[in-house]
Amino acid sequence: MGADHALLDVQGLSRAFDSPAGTVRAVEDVSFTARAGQLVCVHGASGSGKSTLVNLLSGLLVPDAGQILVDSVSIGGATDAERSRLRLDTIGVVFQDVRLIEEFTVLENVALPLEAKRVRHGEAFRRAASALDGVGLSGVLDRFPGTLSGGQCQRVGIARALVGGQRLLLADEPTGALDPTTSREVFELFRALCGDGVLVVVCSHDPQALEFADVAMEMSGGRLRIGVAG
Ligand SMILES: Nc1ncnc2c1ncn2[C@@H]1O[C@H](COP(=O)(O)OP(=O)(O)OP(=O)(O)O)[C@@H](O)[C@H]1O
Repeated sequence: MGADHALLDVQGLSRAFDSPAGTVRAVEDVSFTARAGQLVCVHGASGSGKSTLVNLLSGLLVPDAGQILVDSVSIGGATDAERSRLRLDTIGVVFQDVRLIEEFTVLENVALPLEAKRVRHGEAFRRAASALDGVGLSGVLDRFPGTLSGGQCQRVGIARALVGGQRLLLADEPTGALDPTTSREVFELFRALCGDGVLVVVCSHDPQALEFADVAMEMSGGRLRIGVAG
């Protein structure tokens, strides 16, 4: 595959929900492609469909129509087990709420997805330490999540999302609980990850996200408008 090969290829993606007020078209006929090393920002008002888009792209939600190819593999055609495997190997996801296990150390939290892949204990810890080094947290491996700042917790979540060697990182409001300075540091980290060849797709209200994006997309009423950031 050439360098211009789309790591993410989304075509005609739609998902509606039934509600007492009628059908809500949360994501409607969304198409775009993105390459490894890009930072793509999807912004839009509350209720515009950003979280539904992330849930579709990560395979957590099944579309009504359309196709998602991640590195040429169709998520739509995958079984539940195959979609879980894709999240362990190819697609990392982070949310505003990091949900670390409080009883586990930082290192143990990040090693956990590798244990699910049956990677041997020592190797899982070695890779987890390397992932934590990659997000600037090599000094807190033995700490417990309750002793970390919000920004550090989000970094642990990012290390955990990428510890399996995932090349696509989906982030749903990753800085929603952080102050502007800490948010900026998270976006700087996303940029550094892009430099390592990760494709980062950030859905965010945060206007700072646009400063860091290669591609900016605006979501409104489930539809996507694509522009070039900068
Ligand atoms: N499970 C569901 N059942 C019914 N309606 C839903 C469901 N999930 C989302 N919706 C509706 O779909 C629309 C898009 O919601 P979504 O959460 O994707 O938007 P959002 O842009 O992420 O908003 P926010 O920034 O507030 O999280 C909204 O009208 C929402 O109420």
